[in-house]
Amino acid sequence: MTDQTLIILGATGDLTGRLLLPGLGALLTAGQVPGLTLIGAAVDDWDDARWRARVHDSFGDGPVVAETADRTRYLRTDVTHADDLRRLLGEARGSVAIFFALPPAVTAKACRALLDVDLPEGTRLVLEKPFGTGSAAAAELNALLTRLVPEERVHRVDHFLGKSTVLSILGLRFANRIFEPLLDNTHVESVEIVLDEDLALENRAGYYDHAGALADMIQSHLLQILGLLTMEAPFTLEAAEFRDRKSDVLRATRPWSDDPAECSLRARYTAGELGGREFPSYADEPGVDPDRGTETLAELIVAVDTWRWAGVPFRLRSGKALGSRRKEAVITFKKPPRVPDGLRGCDQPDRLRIGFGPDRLAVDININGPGDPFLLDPVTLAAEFGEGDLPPYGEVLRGVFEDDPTLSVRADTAERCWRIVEPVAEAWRAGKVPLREYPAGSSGPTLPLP
Ligand SMILES: O=P(O)(O)OC[C@H]1O[C@@H](O)[C@H](O)[C@@H](O)[C@@H]1O
Repeated sequence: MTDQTLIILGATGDLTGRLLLPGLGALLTAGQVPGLTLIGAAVDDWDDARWRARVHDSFGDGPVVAETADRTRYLRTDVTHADDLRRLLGEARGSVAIFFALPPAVTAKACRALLDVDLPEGTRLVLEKPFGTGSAAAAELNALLTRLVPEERVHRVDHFLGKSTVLSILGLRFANRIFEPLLDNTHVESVEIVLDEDLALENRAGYYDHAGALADMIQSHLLQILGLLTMEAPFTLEAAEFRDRKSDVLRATRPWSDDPAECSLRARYTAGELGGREFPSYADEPGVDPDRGTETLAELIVAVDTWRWAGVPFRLRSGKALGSRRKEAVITFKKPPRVPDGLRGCDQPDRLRIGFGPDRLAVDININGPGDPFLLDPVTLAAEFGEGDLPPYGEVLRGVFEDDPTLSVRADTAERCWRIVEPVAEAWRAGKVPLREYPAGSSGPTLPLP
């Protein structure tokens, strides 16, 4: 690999500290990017020493990471000014990647400023979700990006597409004979993709209060997982093929009903207790504008209008400050067509449950358990896929440094995912779906499946 430079715009922010630097540290420790030059940039009045301390803290111990952390520089930067960006690039060596760890509006301004800068050949641009604020803004940003670098060098990060999760789902489906033939509307009753968190706002009001659960989780992560679960088998895992197959099914995805009140739910948490801690109401969290009506829990039922999936409801759900953590896709199968008279007690449908981070698999079935041989018992067969060798941000960054866009969300797909949720977001803004409430620590409301 040639010399690499990673420039992080938004180096003092939460994302950089919480996810990006630890992911990078793991990648460096694995010896993947020897001699990396790391440059932190943000508008805050930090100096090299303060930035290096942050990098050291996130990287932990080890000679390889220490070498990068000792050399890294911090440059106070207005990312919307071409002169400042030019100065940053002057510090770079070899092949450059620019990571925009910034809110969407600032990212767009920074990209506009880059139009006046000569980017070194091979520069990669790495953008965080949410990508734009809607399909029109995403299309505008995409048009701007193609004026800067070719599409293959734009990495739209979705850390749920870390390699281990992607490969677990594709391996389960396409490297086995057992499940894939059953994954269609003949056998599947419904699918749920759920990301319930027991964390509340975590001091992220500045970002979250403008995003809400629909944009923060459903438009991005959950639709990507839906793409992996419903796509047809790719011929190879090369970026173009893999992304084409994912895009095919997302083009066929739409809200279940024309009436968003029937297929979507929005709610926000009120005060409550969670894990022995008292949580304030979302509306009273510092930095929140209660009148904005931001949802902390969103549910959307979608249809995937392909021959294979037509008629199967997919529930996408994510919420914060819920009583228990749940991060999984659950495929519920139709009941067997006929159970012989005399076999009793198999009311529970079969389920395939795929857990994310750590990736695991469970199959709920009915079998003859101990005791009465005519009485069926629900049993769970479970296995761990094991950890990926890198955390998701490490995997995503590896794709960037290796110039491999497989895990990146392609321009058309990012726009498409906005178009899927937009009718719902519009109905919410127009007050057509009430904002419900749930106490922090409860299980939150849910929609009945059609
Ligand atoms: O489950 P993980 O990997 O922590 O990801 C969940 C997080 O994903 C982020 O992308 C969202 O912005 C957060 O709100 C959310 O908490």
